[in-house]
Amino acid sequence: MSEQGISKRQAVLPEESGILVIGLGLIGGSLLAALREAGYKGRCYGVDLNPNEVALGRRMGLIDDGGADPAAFLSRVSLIVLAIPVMAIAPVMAQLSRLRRHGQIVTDVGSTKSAIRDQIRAGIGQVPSWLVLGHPIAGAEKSGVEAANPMLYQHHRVILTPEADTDPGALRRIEHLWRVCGAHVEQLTVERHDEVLARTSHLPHLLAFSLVDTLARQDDRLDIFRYAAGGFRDFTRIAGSDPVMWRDIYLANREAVLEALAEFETGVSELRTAVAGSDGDAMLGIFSRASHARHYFDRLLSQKSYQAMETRNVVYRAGAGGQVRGNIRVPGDKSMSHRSIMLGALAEGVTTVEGFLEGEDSLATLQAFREMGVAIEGPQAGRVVIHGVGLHGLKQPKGALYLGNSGTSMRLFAGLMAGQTFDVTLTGDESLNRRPMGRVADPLRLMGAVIDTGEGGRPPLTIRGEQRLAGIDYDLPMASAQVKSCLLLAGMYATGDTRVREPAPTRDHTERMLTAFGYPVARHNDVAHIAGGGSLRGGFIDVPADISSAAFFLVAASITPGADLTLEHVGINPTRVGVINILREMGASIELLNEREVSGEPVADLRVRHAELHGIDIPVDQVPLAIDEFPVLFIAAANARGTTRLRDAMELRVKESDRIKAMADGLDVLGVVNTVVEDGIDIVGGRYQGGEVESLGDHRIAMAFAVAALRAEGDITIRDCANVATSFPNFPALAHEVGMQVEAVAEGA
Ligand SMILES: O=C(O)C1=C[C@@H](OP(=O)(O)O)[C@@H](O)[C@H](O)C1
Ligand SMILES: C=C(OP(=O)(O)O)C(=O)O
Repeated sequence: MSEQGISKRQAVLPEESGILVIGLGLIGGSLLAALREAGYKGRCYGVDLNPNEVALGRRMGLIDDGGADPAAFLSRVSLIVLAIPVMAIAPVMAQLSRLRRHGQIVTDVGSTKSAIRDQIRAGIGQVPSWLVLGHPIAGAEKSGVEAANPMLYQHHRVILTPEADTDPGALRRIEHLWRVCGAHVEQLTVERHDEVLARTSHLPHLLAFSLVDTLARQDDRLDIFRYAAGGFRDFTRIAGSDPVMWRDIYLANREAVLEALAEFETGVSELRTAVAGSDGDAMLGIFSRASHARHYFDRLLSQKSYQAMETRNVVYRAGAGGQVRGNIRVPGDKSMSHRSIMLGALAEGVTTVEGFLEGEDSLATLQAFREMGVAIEGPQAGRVVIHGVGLHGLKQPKGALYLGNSGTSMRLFAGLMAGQTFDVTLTGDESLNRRPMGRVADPLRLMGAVIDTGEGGRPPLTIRGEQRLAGIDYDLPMASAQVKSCLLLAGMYATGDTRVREPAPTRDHTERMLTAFGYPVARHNDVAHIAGGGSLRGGFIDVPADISSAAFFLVAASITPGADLTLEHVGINPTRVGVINILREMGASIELLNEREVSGEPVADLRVRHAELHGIDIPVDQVPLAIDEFPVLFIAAANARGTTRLRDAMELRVKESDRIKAMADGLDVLGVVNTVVEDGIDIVGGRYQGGEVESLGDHRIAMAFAVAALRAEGDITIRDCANVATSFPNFPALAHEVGMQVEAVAEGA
C-alpha cells in the first residue's frame, strides 16, 4: 500500500504521512515512543550522527529507518522535528531550507528561543513560515534514545513560540502533534519564553551546578557526599544533567539568565543580612513565603485563563434525594478570617488565629501580606501565627497583588493600601475584575487617596503611596460592610476622625475585631467612627464556623423530611443572622444551643430539623443581614408553600455573579416558577425536576443547586464549581457526610 493510502486511513495525525526526528536522544526518542503509543501508523525516521543511537532506535521499534543525513528521508515525510542541541539548530535549518521540496513543516525542541530564532535569521535571512519554534518542558537527567519514555509528555506543558507570520496551518499541526503525546500546548512570545525559562529552569540548574561543584571542591568533600541527604541530594540530581546541553543553554540565553541571577543575588544578600543579624522574623518571612509559594500559586494559577487547558473545571453531580443528619462543623468564617490576617499583620506583636478558613479567598489575603513582607506561619489545620509588623511596617510587594475571586480582599485592601508609603496594584480573576470598585475608590479619594481604576471603576486598582489622608464624614450610598470596613481601615491612617453612616446595619466584624486588637471604634446609632493615629495589639482570635457556609445546611435540613442536623460553633453575630430570621419566619425549626462568646463574637451550635416551609415577603431590614445567603434561600423558597418575595436586593447583582439572574436561570431549568424584577425576585414553591445548571463560577450558586437536589425529581448537574474552594473547600465531603449525594468530578470526565 502506498504511504498516501496509509495516511488517509490513519486516525492519529491524519495529515502526517511520515515524521522525521533529527536527533535521537531522550526528547526525540520519547516523542517517537509517545506517537507509537498513541497509535500513529505513519512512517517514522530518525537521524543522528551516532550510528549506535540509530541502530538502537530501530531495534526499539521507534523508527522504520534512519541514518546520519536528513537528505535521505526528506521526501518521505511531512513533518520534521529538530531534537538537537540549541547551537546545532541553525545549520540544520539552513540545510533543510535548501532541500525542502514538498511543503514539510518543521518544529524544534530547544530550551531557549531567541538565540535559535536570531541564528536562523542570520543564516537564511528569515524565520520561515513553515517553522514553528517550540519547547516541551519535560527535561530529565537521563539522556540517549535508550531512555525514551512514551509517557514523558503526558500532562506536561509544551510552549510554542510562533512568529507573526508563522503559517497557521503549520501551527495547528504542531499543536496537534504534541496533544497526541498527551501534552498541554500553550503559546508565548519568544522573549517571554526566554525570560520565564531563565527563572524557572536555567537559574535553578545554574545554582545546582555551582553549589555541587563548590562543595565537591572542598577538602572534606567525602564527608559532604557521605552524609548528603534531602536538600543536597536534590541539588546533585539536578547537577547530574547533560553538561554540553546546559553550556549551550547559557550561551544562548545569556541576557535573561544574567538578569535572573542578579535578582537571585539580591535575594541571597537579604537572607545573608538576616542570618548575620540573627533576624528571625526576616528569615521566617522569607521562608514562610517560599514554603507556601508552590501550593499557593498552583491553586491561584489554575484559575487563570492562560492555563485553562490544564484546568479542567469541576462539575457537581448532585443526585436527587438524600438525607441530612448528624453533627458537623463547617469551615471558618470568611469575613473574620480576612480581617484576622489584616489586623494581625498590622498589629504590634504576634497574633495566633484558630479556625482560619483555608479557602482561596482568605488565602489570597494571607499571601498578599506575605508578599508585603509579613512573616506568617501556617495555615495548619486552621491555625495561623502572624508576626505583626505594625501599622507602618509593610513593604512594597514585588508585583501586583493578586486577590483571586475575593471582593472583600480587594475592597478592604484598597483602604489599607491608601495609607501606605508605596504604590501598589490590586488585581483579581475574571469575576473580580468585573466588580465595581468606584464604591471604594470614590470615598477614598475624598480622604486624599490617589487611585487609578480600570474602565468603569473596575479593577485593577493602582493606589499611590505617600498621600496624606484626612478623615471624612461619609454616607454610604449602599448597605455594604466592605465599603464601611475599607473606610474604617483607611481611617487608621488618616488625620482626625473618619465617620461612616450606613443606610442599614451591615456586618460589624471590622469594628469588633479592631476593638479586640485594642483600636477603639465608636458607634452612635447608624454611624461608626474611628480616629487616626492609633495602634493595634496582637493577640488571639478564635474564628467561628461561617454562618454563610452553615446556611447551605440550614436549608438542606429544613427541606428534607426526617432531617436532624447540628452545626457546631457557628458565628451568630446579630448582623449575620438574617438567614436564621428569614428561615424561621418561613416556618423552619432552628434551635440555638450552647450560646457563648469567643474573641468578641457570639457563637452557638445550631440544631435544625425538617419543617414545612411557607412563602413570605422577606423583610427588607433582613436583606443586608443575609446578603450572601440568598442563593440558598431561593432554594428554600422553591420548597415552600406559596410565593416568597424578595425586594431591595440590588446588591445581589454585583457579587461574584449577578446572583438574581444566575439563580433565576437555574430555577427555570428546574421548572421552578419565578419572576425576576430589577431588585429582587418572586419564587413560587412546588415540585421541580432535575437538569443541568450553570453556576457561572459563583461558589454560592453552585452550592445552592447542590442543596436543591435533595428535593428534585431528577439529578442536578452543576457546571463551573471550582470556585466553591474560595469559601468552602470541603463542601462535597461534608455534604456527603450528612447524607447528601454530591460528587465533584472534573469537567469532561
Ligand atoms: O465585609 C465582608 O466581609 C463582606 C461583606 C458583604 O459584601 P458587601 O459589603 O459588598 O455587601 C458580603 O457579601 C461579602 O461576602 C463579605
Ligand atoms: C460576595 C462574596 O464574597 P466577596 O465579595 O468577598 O467576593 C461571597 O462570599 O458571597
